[in-house]
Amino acid sequence: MERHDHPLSTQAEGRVLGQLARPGRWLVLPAVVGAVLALALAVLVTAWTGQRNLASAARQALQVQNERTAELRALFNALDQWTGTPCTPEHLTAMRTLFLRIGPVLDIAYHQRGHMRCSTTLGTSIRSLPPIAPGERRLDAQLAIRDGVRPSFAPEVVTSQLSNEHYSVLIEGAKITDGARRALARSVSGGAWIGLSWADASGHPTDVGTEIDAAGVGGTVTHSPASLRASLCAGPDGLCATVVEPPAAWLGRAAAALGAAALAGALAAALLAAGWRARRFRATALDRRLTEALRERAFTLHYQPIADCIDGRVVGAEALIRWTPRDGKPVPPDVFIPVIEAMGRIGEVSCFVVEQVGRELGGFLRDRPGFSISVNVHPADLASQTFHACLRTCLERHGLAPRQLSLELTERQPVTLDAELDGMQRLAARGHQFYLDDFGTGHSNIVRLDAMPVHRVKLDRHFTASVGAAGARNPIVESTLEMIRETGRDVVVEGIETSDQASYFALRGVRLMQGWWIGRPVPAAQFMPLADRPTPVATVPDAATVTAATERSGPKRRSPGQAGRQADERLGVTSGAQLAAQAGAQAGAQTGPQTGAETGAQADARAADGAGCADSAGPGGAIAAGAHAVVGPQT
Ligand SMILES: Nc1nc2c(ncn2[C@@H]2O[C@H](COP(=O)(O)O[C@H]3[C@@H](O)[C@H](n4cnc5c(=O)[nH]c(N)nc54)O[C@@H]3COP(=O)(O)O)[C@@H](O)[C@H]2O)c(=O)[nH]1
Repeated sequence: MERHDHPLSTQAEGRVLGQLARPGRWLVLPAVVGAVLALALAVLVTAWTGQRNLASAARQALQVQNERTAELRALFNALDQWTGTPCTPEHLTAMRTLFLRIGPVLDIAYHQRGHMRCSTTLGTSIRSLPPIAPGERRLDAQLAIRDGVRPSFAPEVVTSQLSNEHYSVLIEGAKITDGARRALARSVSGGAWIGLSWADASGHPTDVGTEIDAAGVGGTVTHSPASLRASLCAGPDGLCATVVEPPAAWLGRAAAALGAAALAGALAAALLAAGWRARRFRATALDRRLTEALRERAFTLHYQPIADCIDGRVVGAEALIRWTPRDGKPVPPDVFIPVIEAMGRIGEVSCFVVEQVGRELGGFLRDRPGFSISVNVHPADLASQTFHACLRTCLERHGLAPRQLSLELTERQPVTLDAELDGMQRLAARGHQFYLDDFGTGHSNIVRLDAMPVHRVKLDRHFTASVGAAGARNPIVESTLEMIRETGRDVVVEGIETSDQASYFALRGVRLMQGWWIGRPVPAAQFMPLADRPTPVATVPDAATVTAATERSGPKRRSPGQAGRQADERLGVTSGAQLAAQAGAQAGAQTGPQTGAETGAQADARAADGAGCADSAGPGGAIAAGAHAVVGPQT
């Protein structure tokens, strides 16, 4: 494609601008997008942050608690260091020193043969605490824990007791974990609860019934299924931390997240709307410039050759519109055509193109009855009496046959309405031929194709771009070619940029090709002389390869060779053999009957350099005859 140095240079943008030209269409979009974004964001944020916060609080709780038990172990180790006589004033002093060092400890007692002998608070005047009962939870071989102990010196207080063989330590809180829990409560977000407990045999928390909330208040949590909950059991003592966020708490967070997301959504919507307004403004500006261009008929046409790459003759061309506004920067048709379509004025463009083809190439076409120019049309044109009249006028004014003005419909804009199909049938009945453009990119399928009077199918250039080296196979391309042929239509391959691509398709029985390798779109004055010159011909290898390729492509309604010959007949194109014969017969005389301005010398030259395909009626025929020289692309 020619390079257009213009900011509006993509087809997608063209389509967007086209849609923008339909007022109000996009106003709904920002609102819907904003709302959906807000909702999705709120749900995601709530669930994600909820689980994340709970897990992080549980992890923290475990860490604090494990540090606490490690401190208590260290206390027992220090107590076990005493080697003097137990319960002496020195021993009590040593015990009291340690007692004062550790915050949550309420008392340290010394036991002998299961009975308490002295303690830091009671001294040696002991009324014994119950001995360590079997079945108490053991942290390890040395340490055991009892929760819910009421010391004799303060029976109103419920404590936990940790003990080893000789010492017991009373710790504040009904459970050993209470202190840590209370310390941790602050780290849990409002409404959530944190519980610390020992793991059961299966490694799950034994209970989370008594909890401490964020305010440090104890209570019992009702674990509804709607609660968010995270449990973590880890550490040397088999401790578990469970954090629970009741529905009321996480719903509160969800509401907050929804608020934030609504704000973000509103912002996104505002940005989208602002973008829309800016684009709308540009679209309007483009609308205005196009309205002016339409009034002034400020468009031009370029013609891109369609050639028979087996025998190197131009058999037709596609008319392609061009627009260079006053600022001198060309705007590509795939940008401005969608806008014109959205403005509802594509009919004017189609009619302009038809008239312009007549004006520029009327005489040229009259002299070459087999030559055909294809014009891009919109489905709406098919049902338009104005367009029908426009075609009729052009043919009458310039003395052309309907088949010299072919009509290209793109697969991306399917013919859907009865009136359009009906118009298409009438135009076909009159003698116009239809190309289905961009095949393989849009809405057509083979069934739809069969229902339409389409004569030729143009294989989209994306397929062409996917083939390269002559020997390589592309099954998708091959099956698409096969499908088209099954319908009995001829194939024109678009976007041929290299001789390898041309050879690839020639090998698969394709004759008609279009693309830069054959010729770029050029104005009429440049196109006419080029149209009568030989084009590059595809190089094909030996007969065996061709035969194998043909066999691989399987049974068809018609053979590619037949298709090629029939295409020739319809196009009124003579074969290379005929040309050579004509050249001999009419040496020096002007024109063979179908190639108009081609001179005998040219035909001679072609015949001489083997342009071979003198008898190239298809892959099984002339291609098999041997390799052709490849002529470089036209410049
Ligand atoms: N309704 C109308 N649509 C029109 C008209 N004129 C053009 N168009 C459509 O605009 C699209 C872009 O066309 P354009 O920029 O002119 O590009 C054409 C060729 O230049 C390009 N091309 C041709 N050969 C090659 C190639 O080898 N490589 C390559 N990368 N590009 C190449 O392809 C375009 C023609 O394609 P197609 O139409 O699909 O046959 C395009 O969709 C036009 O249809 C108009 O008057 N009316």
